[in-house]
Amino acid sequence: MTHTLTRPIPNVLTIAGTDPTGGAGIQADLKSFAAHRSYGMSVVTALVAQNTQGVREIHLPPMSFLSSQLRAVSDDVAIDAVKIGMLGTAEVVETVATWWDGLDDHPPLVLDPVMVATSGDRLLVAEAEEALIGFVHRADLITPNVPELALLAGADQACTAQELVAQAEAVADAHSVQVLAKGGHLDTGEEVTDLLISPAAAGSRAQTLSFSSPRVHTRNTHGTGCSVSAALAALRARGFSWEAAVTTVKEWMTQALQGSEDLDVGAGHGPIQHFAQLWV
Ligand SMILES: Nc1ncnc2c1ncn2[C@@H]1O[C@H](COP(=O)(O)OP(=O)(O)O)[C@@H](O)[C@H]1O
Ligand SMILES: Cc1ncc(COP(=O)(O)OP(=O)(O)O)c(N)n1
Repeated sequence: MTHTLTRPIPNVLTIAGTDPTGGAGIQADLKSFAAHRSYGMSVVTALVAQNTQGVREIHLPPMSFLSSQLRAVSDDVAIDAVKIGMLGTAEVVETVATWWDGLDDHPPLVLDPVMVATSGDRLLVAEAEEALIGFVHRADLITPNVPELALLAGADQACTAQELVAQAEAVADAHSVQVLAKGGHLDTGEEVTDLLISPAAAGSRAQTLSFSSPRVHTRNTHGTGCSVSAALAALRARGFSWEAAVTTVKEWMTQALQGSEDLDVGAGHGPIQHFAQLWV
């Protein structure tokens, strides 16, 4: 469904977990929304005690309260796009799915299928993987990294761009969804390449679009995936095509990674500088 924006500043909602150090999850999403000229709103799926070094503890709200948060937003505000991040458990997936399915109007939905943090800690319990896979068809765009795509495709992790394309095509076709396969985890030298793949239409393969940017040599990659998916939702709400949105977001991410050196946050994988372009 195409969505016509009637407001000068779109209302964009993130449904995700938290990061008290501000680099990932909801906190990153809200910064990302603001950096892309949109009004950010947030529903918390999980309170996560984490920092730049790892995840310590996860606390889930009662599901009735999660539903109440979701309805509080959709009963009152016209939502122009939604980004979904950490869902955590099958119960959370089902609660969000029930709310989504009950909406009269479905705005563009970007799903970041968050499974494991940069630190290696799990953010989705293993028993919830099937539930998350069952949710995918609701999204317009999904943004898996290499390990997440492998899990969705039921395959080993891709080592080459060709393997990444094959897995992304299989997932796009299986769920009728656009796939942005992020290549940050692939060893592709001085460039990082993401691939945008559409589901095959009428038996023929739609074009695969490739987006390359210079690799930024930094440890500060905490929250890159969260921030990219949120930025894409904001730009889509503003009427960008997926291709234009990915082009814009890749350029922004390069500057946000470069700008991260100006921040001094934590001893592990630090956050990106969401506002690098605005503060120069
Ligand atoms: N070192 C880097 N330099 C430039 N861009 C990067 C770098 N690492 C990741 N990116 C970009 O950041 C986004 C997140 O990528 P990736 O690391 O693959 O996913 P995730 O953060 O979910 O693990 C992608 O758009 C990717 O191209
Ligand atoms: C609450 C929450 N959601 C998502 C993440 C994942 O962030 P990160 O570990 O930095 O990985 P990418 O965003 O780069 O994929 C998180 N840590 N916390």
